[in-house]
Amino acid sequence: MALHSNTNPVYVALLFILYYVFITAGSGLSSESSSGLLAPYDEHYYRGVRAYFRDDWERAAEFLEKSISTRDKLLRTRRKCHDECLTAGDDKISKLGNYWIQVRAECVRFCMGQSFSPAALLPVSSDIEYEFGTRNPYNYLQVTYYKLEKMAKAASAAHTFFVANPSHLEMRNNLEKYRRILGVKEESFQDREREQEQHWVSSTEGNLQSAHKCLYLKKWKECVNETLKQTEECRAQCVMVSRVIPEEPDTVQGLYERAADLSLSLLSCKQMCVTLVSTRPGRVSAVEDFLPLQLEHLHIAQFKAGDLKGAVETLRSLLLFYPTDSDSLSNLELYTQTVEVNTEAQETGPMQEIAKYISRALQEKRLLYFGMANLDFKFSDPDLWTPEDIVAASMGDGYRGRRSPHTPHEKFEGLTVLRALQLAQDGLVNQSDARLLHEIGETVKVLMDSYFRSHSVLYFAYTHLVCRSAIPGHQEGRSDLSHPVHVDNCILEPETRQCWREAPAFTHRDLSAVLYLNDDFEGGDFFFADRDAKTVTAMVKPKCGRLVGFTSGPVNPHGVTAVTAGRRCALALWFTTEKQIMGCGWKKCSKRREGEEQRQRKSDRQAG
Ligand SMILES: O=C(O)CCC(=O)C(=O)O
Ligand SMILES: [Fe+2]
Repeated sequence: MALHSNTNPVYVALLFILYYVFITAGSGLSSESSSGLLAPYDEHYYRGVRAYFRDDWERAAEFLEKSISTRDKLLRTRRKCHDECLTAGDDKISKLGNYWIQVRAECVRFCMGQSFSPAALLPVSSDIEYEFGTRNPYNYLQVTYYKLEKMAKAASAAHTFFVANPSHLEMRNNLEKYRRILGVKEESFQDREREQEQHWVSSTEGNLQSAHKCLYLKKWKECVNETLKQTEECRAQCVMVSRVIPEEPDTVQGLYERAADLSLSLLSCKQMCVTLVSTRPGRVSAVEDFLPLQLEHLHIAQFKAGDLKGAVETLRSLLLFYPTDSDSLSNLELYTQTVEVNTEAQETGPMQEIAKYISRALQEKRLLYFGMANLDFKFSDPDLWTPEDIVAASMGDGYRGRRSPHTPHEKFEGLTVLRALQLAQDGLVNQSDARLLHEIGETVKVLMDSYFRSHSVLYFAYTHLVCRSAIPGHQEGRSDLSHPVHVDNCILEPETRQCWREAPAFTHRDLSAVLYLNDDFEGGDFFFADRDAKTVTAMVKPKCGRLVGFTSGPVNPHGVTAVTAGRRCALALWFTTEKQIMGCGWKKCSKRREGEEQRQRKSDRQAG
């Protein structure tokens, strides 16, 4: 309806008035029930429409709103009664065939009768159903509120109507007017029926978010859940709807016939729900294969995000619809195989053991904090880790054990988080383990940031998982260290007690952290030392979940004693406040930092 027209010839509405006059005259219905029970919502609607055509805007608004809220209450009460009566008639199932259905209907009717008048429990006409289905009450309401100069309410009603009638040009123009000419705020354009169409919203967003895997996954899950919820809601409404008025009231039906009638109408009502839920508001035809389509999207999203178990589950649901679909069947085979390969790798490979350590560390999160409170953090301010190590760790498969770069008596295995994520992408490492590694890193970063209160933003400089294993038969008379005393961001020269901030040291590192993942090995203690690299100042015994954090500079020389038996695994992390370090390689960045490093060297010499 146009905003300024005075004649609003809507034929449906006229029909209502005639019908209303007929009905109220014939049945003596009254909207004000003396018993406090709610009147039929269609009755409010007729009154509202009648007031509308009399230009009685106050009353039109009052009754139209009442019709909407009473219908809403009716739907909610039906749902509540449906739930309350779920077990009613159970005892009759085996004895009397379909009789239970009547018992249940009686229960619902009684429950509904507590809030609604008997007339309100009668089914409404298909015209009224159509009116509310197309959201026409909001069309009346927007004009009504406009006339009452309640522009925000008018805008909301207009928008609600427009959502279900997107090709309604007149309403599009009205909305423009509300926006531009009448200056109504954006928040006012609210869809008052949004709750009913959540699955549509999710479905559209699911499409839009395909670029972002996690969100993508979340949205399709939401979307499927919402569709199932809406279908259930719709079916719950069937209990009373199924109680049709007999076409031939004189027919005296037997118990079984009545039960059979009820059960058939209940079933056909429930079956209609699939179509109703797949029909976009305001559209006539349903989207074909609505739920199967969502399941299709969901299993692909789950597969891409590494949730193979979820993908298999979803695909099995999809196969319930099309059990012989060849694409789904071959996808299922692929997913199941991948799950098996992953499980095998998990059961036999070293990754599985490491994953075990990590999840223990995470489960025992308490210990992480406990470790912190227990002086495992040392304040103050080096890695003699050569660039080749980094390259080897990040270029290799991460788990090809080789000799330690520090000692011939130990085997060394390393994996960067980035590499783990890449391997997971290729299906060589369990996705959830790789993600866990990444998540732990994030947790440690938060802890470090809050503990050291860095004034500038902290970035990851490098993170890797390192396992050092004693090589059996090579341990006799060992006097070397698993990791010699070093400083993480400069080259320590114990003889002169100098620390050179120059290549190949990682001069950009500001904070260091080591998260221990196990303690079932011998040796391998972490220790802080003096700049002479001899005098030990503090010792830390690795323990699953214990975190040691310290500033990466020359005040914190440290090392690791020899691992003489077993395998010692830890996640080492370095953080930087230099943003530009992110995304540029060692060579590129070293040039950029040269000037600053020379200055730093000079000042270190002076300090030394
Ligand atoms: O594993 C440890 O305890 C320390 C390792 C370390 O200091 C390093 O990698 O720079
Ligand atoms: Fe170190």
